[in-house]
Amino acid sequence: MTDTPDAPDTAAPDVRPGEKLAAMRAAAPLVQNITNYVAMNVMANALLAAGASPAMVHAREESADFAAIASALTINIGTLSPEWVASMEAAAASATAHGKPWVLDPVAVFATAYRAEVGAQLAGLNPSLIRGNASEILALSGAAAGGKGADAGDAVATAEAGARALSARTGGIVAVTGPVDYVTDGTRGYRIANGHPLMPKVTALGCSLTGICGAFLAAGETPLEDIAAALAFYGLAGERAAQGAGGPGSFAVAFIDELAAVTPEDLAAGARITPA
Ligand SMILES: Nc1ncnc2c1ncn2[C@@H]1O[C@H](COP(=O)(O)OP(=O)(O)OP(=O)(O)O)[C@@H](O)[C@H]1O
Ligand SMILES: Cc1ncsc1CCO
Ligand SMILES: [Mg+2]
Repeated sequence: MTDTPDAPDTAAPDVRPGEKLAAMRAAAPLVQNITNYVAMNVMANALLAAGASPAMVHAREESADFAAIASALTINIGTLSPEWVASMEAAAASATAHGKPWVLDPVAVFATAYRAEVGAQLAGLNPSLIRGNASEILALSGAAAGGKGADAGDAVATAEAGARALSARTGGIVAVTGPVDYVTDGTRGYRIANGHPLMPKVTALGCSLTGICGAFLAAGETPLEDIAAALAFYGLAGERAAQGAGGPGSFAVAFIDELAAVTPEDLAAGARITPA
């Protein structure tokens, strides 16, 4: 037996999500985010509440320099423009060159030819993790997708094979989020059954999760398990926030509170992670 926060007899004993949350908070990693205008504020607040240190830095003149000093980088294509794409590519190359993990969030990559082109280009730059909803991961893997703008229109289960193929192609981890999340390194995988239906009713909670994933990668040593832990942590905060929430507005406020309130012990007890 052990007195660490994680019971040894969970369905996925290797993940030890409570320990990973504690490690992330102890490191309080600096996470650089090149994200969309919608997400900037909520994502920064989510990272602060969880225990990380966010910086929204996107100018072409400094994005690569900042990636060299940050502990992780995240890139989100939600509100694209050509100047930002140059900045994203430079930052991703810098992160890779400096051995820093970086995460791609391919928002609505299925919606236009420009998004598809930029998404594929960025996916080719060795992201440590791609995190998207089912429609985004399906599209990036080369399959047909039924999303509506930033919202998913496909079930997570339909994107699992595409996620494994995409992971094999990029050499990184791929996570598909929705009612039950799925994460894979192309061979092994986990399903994470935490979360609440109010989460997709608040904008940019997926974008913010991408930042949390960056923070867990920065502090972790086993990327597949780091992301399984990050997904369980985020979903558990959503479950707890929904208790007593009157709707999406009060839920959003309570969710930020819960990202700060969930302890490693809470996560060890509440994570619903199974090998897949
Ligand atoms: N129906 C649902 N039930 C429970 N949890 C959900 C549900 N839908 C999404 N989630 C959770 O919401 C979080 C965000 O995932 P989601 O798939 O909605 O991201 P997204 O589509 O990229 O969001 P956005 O682009 O609007 O920021 C994840 O933690 C996921 O598990
Ligand atoms: C609503 C929206 N539009 C572009 S990015 C974004 C945030 C959710 O992805
Ligand atoms: Mg999204």
